[in-house]
This record gives sequence, C-alpha cells and structure tokens, in this order.
Amino acid sequence: MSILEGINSPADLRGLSRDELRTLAQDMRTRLIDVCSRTGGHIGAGLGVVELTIALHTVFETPKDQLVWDVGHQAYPHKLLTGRNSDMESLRQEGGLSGFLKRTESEYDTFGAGHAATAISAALGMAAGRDVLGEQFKVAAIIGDGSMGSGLAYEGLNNAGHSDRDIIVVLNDNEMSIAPNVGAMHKYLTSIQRNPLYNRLRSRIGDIVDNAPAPFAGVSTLVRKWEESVKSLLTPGVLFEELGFRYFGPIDGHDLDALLETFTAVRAMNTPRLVHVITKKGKGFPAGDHGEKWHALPPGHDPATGKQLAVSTANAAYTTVYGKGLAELGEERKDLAVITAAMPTGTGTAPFAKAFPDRFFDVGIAEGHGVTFAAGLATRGVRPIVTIYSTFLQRGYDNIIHDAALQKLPVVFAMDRAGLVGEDGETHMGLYDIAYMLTVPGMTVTAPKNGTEMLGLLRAAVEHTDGPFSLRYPRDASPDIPGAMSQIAATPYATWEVLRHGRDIAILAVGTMVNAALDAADLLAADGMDVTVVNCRYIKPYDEVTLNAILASHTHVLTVEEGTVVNGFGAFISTVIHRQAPTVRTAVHGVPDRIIYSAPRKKQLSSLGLDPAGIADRVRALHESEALAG
Ligand SMILES: Cc1ncc(C[n+]2csc(CCOP(=O)(O)OP(=O)(O)O)c2C)c(N)n1
Ligand SMILES: CC(=O)[C@@H](O)[C@H](O)COP(=O)(O)O
Ligand SMILES: [Mg+2]
Repeated sequence: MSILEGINSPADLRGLSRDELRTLAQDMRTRLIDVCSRTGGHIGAGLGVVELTIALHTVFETPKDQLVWDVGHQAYPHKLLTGRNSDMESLRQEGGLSGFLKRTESEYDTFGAGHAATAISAALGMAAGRDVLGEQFKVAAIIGDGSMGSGLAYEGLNNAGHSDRDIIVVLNDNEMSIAPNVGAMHKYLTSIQRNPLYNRLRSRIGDIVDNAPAPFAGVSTLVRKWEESVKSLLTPGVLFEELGFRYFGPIDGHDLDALLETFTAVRAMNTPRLVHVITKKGKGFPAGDHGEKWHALPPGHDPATGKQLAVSTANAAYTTVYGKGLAELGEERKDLAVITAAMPTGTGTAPFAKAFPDRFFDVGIAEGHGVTFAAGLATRGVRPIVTIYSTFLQRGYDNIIHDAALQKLPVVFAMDRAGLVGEDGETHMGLYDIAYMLTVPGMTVTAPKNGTEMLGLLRAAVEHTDGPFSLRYPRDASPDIPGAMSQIAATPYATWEVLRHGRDIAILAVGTMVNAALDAADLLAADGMDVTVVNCRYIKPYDEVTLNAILASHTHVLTVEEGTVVNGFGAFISTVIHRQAPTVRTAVHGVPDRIIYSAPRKKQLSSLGLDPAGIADRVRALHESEALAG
C-alpha cells in the first residue's frame, strides 16, 4: 500500500516523518498524472502545489482551521488528502467530484470557488465571523500570483491589513497565470524572488530580537524600529508590509522542511501575515514542466506528450474561427485593438497578439478594469474589442453600463464560452449574458448561428459606431467552415433571417439553437407539422419587420435560446408579442432558472431539451396546449 492510500484525512499526515511526507508527495504526483490522463482537468496548477498542500494540511488543524483556496483549479492535491482519493476517477464527470471547490462536496472545502481572486475576501469574512462569535481557529487564503493581479485581491488585502485580524495569506507564485503572468505586480513579485539578501538579513534580525535575554528585552522596540527602516530599504515585500501584513518569503514551495517550519511559526502568530511561496507549475509532469501547456488537459491524453489520444474530426472551434477572423480584421483596420483578461489562448486572441502586439492588451485577471480601459481607448477613436468568456465578463458588469453604455462608447464585447460549458460546471456557465446584456441601454446584443455569421457580426460590430455591441458564441465547434474574413460581409444590422417557411407555428431561435431548430422542424415535418424557423441573430434591436410578418401569419411562437429563461431573449420578445399580437400563443424555451452542474456539453444540451428532439417536444406541447384550451 502506498503512503497516499493510507491517508484518509489530514490527521493521518500529522504522524508521518519528513521522509514519509516526501514519499507521499511523489505518490500524489503519480496519482494525479495517472487519473487526470483519463478525466482531464487542471493538472498543471495542482502538480505545482503538492508540497504546499501537504505542509498546510500538516501544520494547520484542518478542518477546524479554514484553508481557503482561490479558484480551486489547484485543489486536486487537497482533494487527495481530504478523503477523496478513491473518488478521483469521477473528477469533472457528471455527478462526480467538482474540478473546483464546493462546500457541499467536503467539509474541507471551506468556500466554493471557480472564479479568481475571491479567497482573501472570503477568508477575511471567515476571520471576522470567528471573532464576532468568539471562536478560536486559524484562517489561511491561498492565492496564485495571477489572481493576485486582480482588483478584488487588493480590496481584500486592503481591508484585511487594516483590520489587524488573525489571517494568513499564502501567495503561490509560479510566475504564471494561465499564460505567463503579466503586469507590474508580477514584476514586483519577480524582483522579490531575485532578492534573497533581505530575507537572510531579516531572519537574522528576527533571531536577535526574539532571543534577546531579559535585561536587553527593552531594546527590542528599538531594534524593531530599526528592522522597519532596514526592511523598507531592502525588502521588496514592503508593499505587503505597508498594507499591514508581516511578509515571509520567498520560500521554496517544493522544500517541505522550509514550508513546515515557516507555517508552524506563522500559524502561531495572530496578526495579518503573508507567506510568499515560489512553486513550479506543472512540476513533475512527464512531458516536462511547461506551465501554460499543462494548465488544463483534455480527458484521454497521453502524459508522455500531453496530447489527446482520440483524433478529433470536428470542425474548428468557434474560438479558433474567431481568432483567425480577428487577426485578419486587424490587418484590414489599423484602428482595432483587442483586450483580453489573462486568457490569450483560451479566447483565441493569441494570433492577433502576435501580429499586432501594440494593439493587443492583456490586462491580467482584471475583467472590470479591462472593460473600462477599453472604454478609455474608445474615447480616443480606437475600436476596442473586449474578448472575455461570458462567465468572467460578469465581473465587469458595472463597467459595461457605467463606462461604456452610458457614454455610448462603441466598445465591442466578444463573449466566448457563452451557453453551457460542460465539465467546468456551474461556476463557469455562460448562461446569463443574454439577460445581462439585454438590460444595458443602447447595447446591441447578438448571437450567430455558425462561424461565418459570427465573423459577419464581428464585422458589423466594428462598423457600428452608435454605442456598445455584444456578440456571444459557444464552447463548441463551428457547424460550418468559414472562408477568409475579407470575403465575409457585415451581417445587416437588426435583421433576422427566415430559414424555413411554414404555417401556424414559428420557432424564433437564437445562436446555437438555430440549427437545432431546423433539425427539430424536420422531425416535426414527419408528424405533419409545417414549422417556420427564424434565425434571430440580432436579439436587440430585433427585426421588427420580420417579427410583424411572423405574427401576422402564425398562431404560435416558440422562442429557443441557450441561456437562462429569466429575462432572456424569450422573455424580452414575448413581451413584445403580447403587446402587439395578444392572440398569438407563445412559449419560452431555454435554460431553466436553476444551477446547471458539470456534464459533457452535449449531455447538458439534451437533458435540458436544447437539442432537436427537445425542441420538437416543446413545439408539440405548445400546439397541444392550444388544442386542449380550444
Ligand atoms: C475572474 C476569473 N477570470 C479568469 C479566470 C480564468 N483563470 C483560471 S485560473 C487562471 C490563472 C490563475 O493564475 P494563478 O492565480 O497564478 O494560479 P495558477 O494557475 O498559476 O496556479 C485564470 C486566468 C477565472 N477563473 N476567473
Ligand atoms: C480554471 C479556469 O477558470 C480556466 O482554466 C477555465 O477552466 C478554462 O476553460 P476552458 O477550458 O473552456 O478554456
Ligand atoms: Mg500562478
């Protein structure tokens, strides 16, 4: 039996020798590499924090002490040590372990996560809660260097440092976000790593002060003052110190002895403190420790190469089509700029970045800032295209309204991963953007039926000068193979497209649901129902002429969208229909108002009835309800 197999909870760690802990680290890496080769997932971040996780769970009295992991993508080692080793094959599978953190999954998951930079705020809330109730335990937030570039992290640090509470922040610095990290904070942290002089000096001073014999104890205040001034001269960690944290580090995050000793000392203190740990993302991955490539891997990959074993026959992903079209558009128009928030590869914007580095801005994990920055660019006549996943753009919502829309600035929002995202689960669902964009005054809201139309809408977006314009597309392959951007015309503004002319019943479909609705119409034709299908690519403003024609010639309308039904396209357009044609019966089909968990995207679509069979069923139900009522 391996040491890992003998660990049922962190309590089992606390009786192990240092050598046994080191062997455990090897066991954990072997297990993670093996299991993730089948399940896929965020392997790189976890491999980098194996020793850190062992040290934290050994020193801290978990689960009473609260460890708050940021994002949660690095928490696979934490899952291995907290009673979930035998369930790891179910990682990211339907009904299985989450790829992130969930309070319902384990008492050791103290705070749900998935989005970056929440840990410090949550940990401070827990520390304050503890103090309000007069309880005794320790709270430690573990946050990466990429997430530390986020504004939310500073709000938490600012509040925590001022509070003087017993709280620990562990900064896991691997010099990587998903891509290599960016920004001034990154430079600052790197400079700390490269300045060991201060750290040696400071620990010497600390030793002298702490061990001063009784008659000299009075000098300690003086020495501490001197320590402060030396520190401010020498320590790059002074930023954290000035924010009210005692800074410890940098510490080699793969040196178990150093970690255990530091955390033991730090745990015993009771004011805000920050431990800066240096780790290597992807450490021990057989194909080499390439941080970015191994950030996340698909299920069924070969650990020797990191490559997916099954060869995909699908068309190019929307992301790839978008990225290629964007770079081509950048060639045509020198006034375009692209903004992304730490995800140049994920958003497909890397080709644009390579071709036009001066017009590409990776702002780090700072979506709100990215939106306002883009609005600033727009005031100067630059046409900004903010390319961010639907779920992460939620972070920039106030900025969309306050900084772009109210000033009628022509900022383009390209929202990737709109709709159901599959295995990342509930934290990453892009289900809310239609609803949130519809409420923004002056916002053009669109969704294409395929890759070619996405590029047509992108062209329309950059040609639109009257306010912001949004475009959503899914985590999926494009149904078609688009040609060059130069051959693709702008999709005419505020127009719909009637793709199939039927009688009585019309399906008003949005984005990914257009092709599904056409297939549903084929199924219904077999039942003798002749259904109209409309591609409602402009959600707002909608095509009044086409809508009026549909209302004049149909008795039933079903709306279909891959987004929440609450305040989405269906809710919006059925209000118009009720006003204009009260006798037309309408039904709204989309994602119900509940949390949607991890499963393959295809399965999510079918289980929600957002596939041809499900849409056909909804049409039949709408028709039958009329028959019953009649
Ligand atoms: C608000 C938000 N934006 C973007 C992401 C996507 N994302 C997940 S992990 C990650 C990088 C995080 O870097 P870091 O905190 O340094 O952790 P590491 O992966 O290096 O361990 C990003 C950008 C996210 N989860 N949340
Ligand atoms: C942890 C995180 O938030 C990202 O890594 C996210 O999982 C990426 O999603 P995609 O795999 O859809 O790019
Ligand atoms: Mg990092």
